[in-house]
Amino acid sequence: MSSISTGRTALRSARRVVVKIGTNALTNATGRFNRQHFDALGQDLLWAAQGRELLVVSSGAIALGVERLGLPSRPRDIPGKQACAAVGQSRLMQAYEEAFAAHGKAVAQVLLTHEDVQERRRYLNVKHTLERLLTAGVVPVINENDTVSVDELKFGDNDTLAGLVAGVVDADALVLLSDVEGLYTGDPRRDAGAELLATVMQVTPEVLALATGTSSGVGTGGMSTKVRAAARASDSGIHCVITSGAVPGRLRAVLEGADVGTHFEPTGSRRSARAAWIAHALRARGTLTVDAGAREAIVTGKRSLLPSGVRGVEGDFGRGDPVDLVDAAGAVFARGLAAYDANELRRIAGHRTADIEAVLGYRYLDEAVHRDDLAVL
Ligand SMILES: Nc1ncnc2c1ncn2[C@@H]1O[C@H](COP(=O)(O)OP(=O)(O)O)[C@@H](O)[C@H]1O
Ligand SMILES: N[C@@H](CCC(=O)OP(=O)(O)O)C(=O)O
Repeated sequence: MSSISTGRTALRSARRVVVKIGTNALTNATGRFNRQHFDALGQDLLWAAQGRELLVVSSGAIALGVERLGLPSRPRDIPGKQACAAVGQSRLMQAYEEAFAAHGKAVAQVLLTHEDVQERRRYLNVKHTLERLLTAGVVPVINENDTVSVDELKFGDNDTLAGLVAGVVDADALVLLSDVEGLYTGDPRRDAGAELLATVMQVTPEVLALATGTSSGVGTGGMSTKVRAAARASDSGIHCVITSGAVPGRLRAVLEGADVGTHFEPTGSRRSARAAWIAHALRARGTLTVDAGAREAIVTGKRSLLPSGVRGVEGDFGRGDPVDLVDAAGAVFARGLAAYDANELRRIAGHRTADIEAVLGYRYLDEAVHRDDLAVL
């Protein structure tokens, strides 16, 4: 963490930009759609779309549905939220359609669930559709497909979805617009003395601890999901800024390299599409604890994980399923696709490759996780 901004100028040359707009940036204190805010935001988005490829990840379907149905507050039950989202999503798209059509730009509705990106073929379909829309000069407006999303299929919040989209399209920048100026040392709604951080060099556990959930009543996830999304983006070499969508001109200022909001410096390098999919789209179904030598070989030597480096196996996963690799201290440092299922790995853990066949009676690969199937985090 530092208060000196070093890399903001790179934002000036960002050509492919994902902008996430939270419910809080679209609604007023009572959760009603704020037309004035939206119009101002629309101007910023139009400016951003000039000479850049713009993707918008927009929340607000539930809030607009609540308003349209005249409900006193946001339902707490899932079918209630889903019904509101179904009503509100078309109103949300109408607002974007009008804002962009006035300037001759087309928008496209893209609704996703987490399940849509778990399988590589479907992930590539999403990627190719988004690429084609961008080539055609269309602005994709993306939201979670709330009406079909139940827990296990869900992203759960649009910060996570926006982080994923930034990785899918290999964006140059991810801008998360909320109702706060950025990441503070504490929740500014609760702590009047909380201070804004201009720059985060690395998302450490201390930085994560500053961000808590939402206290707004309309948002989902709060600052904590934004900081996690920023961490993922910066890990993939993507600049990320969290700032206010309620203040006109902030998005523009970000893309002009001005010192607004909280800038997360990229910590990793740009990933291949396959590594990005493994790192960010997949949810691990198990954990492999590896020894220090294997960790070093994977992180520094870009090598595969051999069975001899596996010290422990947790979970019930099949062959080809995603697994997290953790070090002896339990820190996750890589994710990959297992070449053997959990039971097989338990049996060959600690054994030399040459012994796999003797232990199992057969052998698929020499590796527990092949390096082509590995993404270091
Ligand atoms: N450290 C922090 N810095 C800034 N905001 C924080 C922090 N911790 C929690 N928050 C809360 O996160 C909220 C933004 O998240 P959320 O309500 O989910 O908004 P959105 O609809 O924009 O996603 C802020 O209104 C603020 O109350
Ligand atoms: N998909 C939901 C929003 C979910 C969400 O993450 O909301 P927010 O925290 O306001 O960005 C909707 O359109 O209402």
